[in-house]
Amino acid sequence: MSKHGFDSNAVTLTRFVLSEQSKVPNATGELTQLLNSIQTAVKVISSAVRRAGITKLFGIAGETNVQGEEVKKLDVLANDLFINMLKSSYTVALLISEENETVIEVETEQRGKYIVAFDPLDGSSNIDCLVSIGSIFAIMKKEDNSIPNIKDALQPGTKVVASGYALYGSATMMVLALGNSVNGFMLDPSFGEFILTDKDMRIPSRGKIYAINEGYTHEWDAAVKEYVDNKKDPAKGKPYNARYVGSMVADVHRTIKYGGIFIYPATKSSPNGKLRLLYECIPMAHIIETAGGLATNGKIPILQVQPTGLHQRSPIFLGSKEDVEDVLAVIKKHEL
Ligand SMILES: O=P(O)(O)OC[C@H]1O[C@](O)(COP(=O)(O)O)[C@@H](O)[C@@H]1O
Ligand SMILES: [Mg+2]
Ligand SMILES: [Mg+2]
Repeated sequence: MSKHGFDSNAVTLTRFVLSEQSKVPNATGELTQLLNSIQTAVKVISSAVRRAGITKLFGIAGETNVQGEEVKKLDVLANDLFINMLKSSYTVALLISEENETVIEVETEQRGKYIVAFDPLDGSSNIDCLVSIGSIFAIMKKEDNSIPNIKDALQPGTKVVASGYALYGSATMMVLALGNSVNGFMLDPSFGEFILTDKDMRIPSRGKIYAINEGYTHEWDAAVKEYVDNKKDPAKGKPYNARYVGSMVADVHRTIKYGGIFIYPATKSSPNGKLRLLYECIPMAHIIETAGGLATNGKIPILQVQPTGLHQRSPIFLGSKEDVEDVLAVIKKHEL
């Protein structure tokens, strides 16, 4: 550690990705370049999130400030950054964003072999009260050299090459599932570098926390009701703690660190739940399973669901292996 507080031997995210690349014979470096472009987008988004309230003094986001300049809403800014950084990395053929109705095709001259699905800003309802928000992404490969089309975007989670999220919380952290491990990197605000702080993250096999929006209890099916009731009933064991941020990234990050379960179930008014398969459920399921947990839609693993639409929704139950197995057992019992 130098007297400036920076350890020049620290494993930065860039170094980590390069060392992973060196383990793959004949790797072209395309994935490294792609991940570097996401890293840059995340650094800029993080800085915009930290300054959003101040920028707002000069004009409400989404409107025009006193200088007559347009102040972009954070989710629009984050989306533009993801798209621009990814396109100019020369590594992607197709992009799927929560903010764009159709797939974004990359022009031939800039095209590469990867496909990225992303939620540029997750938990946007939490922006104005300064509660944690995030970004989520999953990376897949284009299987052939044909002109990219929607079929390339509709790949199941078993095809994911790498996935990750950025959490803009009390600190900014990037969590990356690559190969067989999940690693967490904290942004050092003094030097603008992501430093490996959470090596080989493993989710506890059981936790003591359940996370679900209980405002919709009246809309749940009998199995979800029974499972959540069990978690609160001292007669069924030590009751779990309830925690719910309302930003998937924050709820999933806590679940990985402390264990437990995160649920966004089907409800009467939303029979497929709320969360989006391609850029919320699949990347989070890939990260959770790589860290030793489970993610299911209540019937089959999320990673095995064949997507049929870009913005399709899915119910999700994810977290510690034993907690997810418990909820699956209750669901099964109700099906009999
Ligand atoms: O308010 P609800 O219905 O509990 O929904 C919360 C969920 O909605 C989301 O905010 C949706 O994400 P966006 O902000 O990207 O639309 C998730 O992050 C979160 O898990
Ligand atoms: Mg979201
Ligand atoms: Mg979003």
